Amino acid sequence: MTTLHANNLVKDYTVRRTRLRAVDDVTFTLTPGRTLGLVGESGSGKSTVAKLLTRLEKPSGGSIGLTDADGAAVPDRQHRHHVQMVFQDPFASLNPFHTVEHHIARPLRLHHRAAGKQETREQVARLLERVNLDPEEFTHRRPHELSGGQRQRVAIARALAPGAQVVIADEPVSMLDVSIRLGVLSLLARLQREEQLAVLYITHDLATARHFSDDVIVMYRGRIVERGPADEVILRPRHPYTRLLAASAPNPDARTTDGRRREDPAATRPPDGAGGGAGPGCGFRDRCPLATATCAQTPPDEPVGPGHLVKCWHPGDES
Ligand SMILES: Nc1ncnc2c1ncn2[C@@H]1O[C@H](COP(=O)(O)OP(=O)(O)OP(=O)(O)O)[C@@H](O)[C@H]1O
Repeated sequence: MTTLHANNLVKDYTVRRTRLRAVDDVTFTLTPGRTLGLVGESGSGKSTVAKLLTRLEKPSGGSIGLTDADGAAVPDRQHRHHVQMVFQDPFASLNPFHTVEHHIARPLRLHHRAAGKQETREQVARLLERVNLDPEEFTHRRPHELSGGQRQRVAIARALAPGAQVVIADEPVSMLDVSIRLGVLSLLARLQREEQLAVLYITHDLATARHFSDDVIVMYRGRIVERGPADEVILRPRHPYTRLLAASAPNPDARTTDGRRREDPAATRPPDGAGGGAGPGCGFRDRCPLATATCAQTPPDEPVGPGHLVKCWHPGDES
């Protein structure tokens, strides 16, 4: 069992000599056997957080640490054994030339999880069974012989192959057909429960964030603006931004015909497409109906319920 601690993460990008803060002072913990939902509009910094957690990008500030079941620090070099990612696009994340077996055997070998051909074969079969794919039927298939949902199951098996205890799922079902989304999310939920995985579920979809997460954090322009138990945050949001998101949450079944997610109607991209870099003060104040002069100062984390925090000078009433 591994716990991930993200402490005061910052990520700056420089675009045409202008610094853009994509992630701004983000702190949270991923706990074994629990799912944390990360929601926010396009450009809020969600994928950048995922890239930082999986070491695809280096943070500009802050730290990411892992601890084991006894609370002892896990050495940095073991980070990749413990933290794996399931990407949004199962069509791009699997190599069309390789079989299912190859995709899963590779991380097994790289992370020394299986010795020799026979053991590798057995481990591949076991991993396929864990994601509800019949090894006999699927081991030798190539990606084009799989449906989107089956590809995403293979991607989950591949993520688990190194023995990962922390899974970062970045919009794992948004490109899948509506009819199979629930199956893939339920599989992730079962694995999380049975194997005590710590899961970060990144999504635009508040309905599934609520259903599949224990806790939720809401990001706006690189900052966490609200956090708390999933039901509290989604059903009784207190930050004006979360309220806007919740009020205009699209019907989860309403998708574009190619299965891609629709742009959030509540969300206008921040000026210049900038994710963060809002400077001091509340980043939402230029869109906020409740903004006052005070909002030019950085708001505190205001407790509004058990475990429920809102970064706002004027949190809305409970309703
Ligand atoms: N490699 C990069 N170089 C420059 N800017 C980047 C880079 N990656 C992300 N950004 C910027 O950082 C901000 C946050 O982007 P990010 O992809 O993390 O948002 P997101 O919430 O995941 O959005 P989406 O839901 O559309 O994937 C955006 O303004 C984006 O343009």
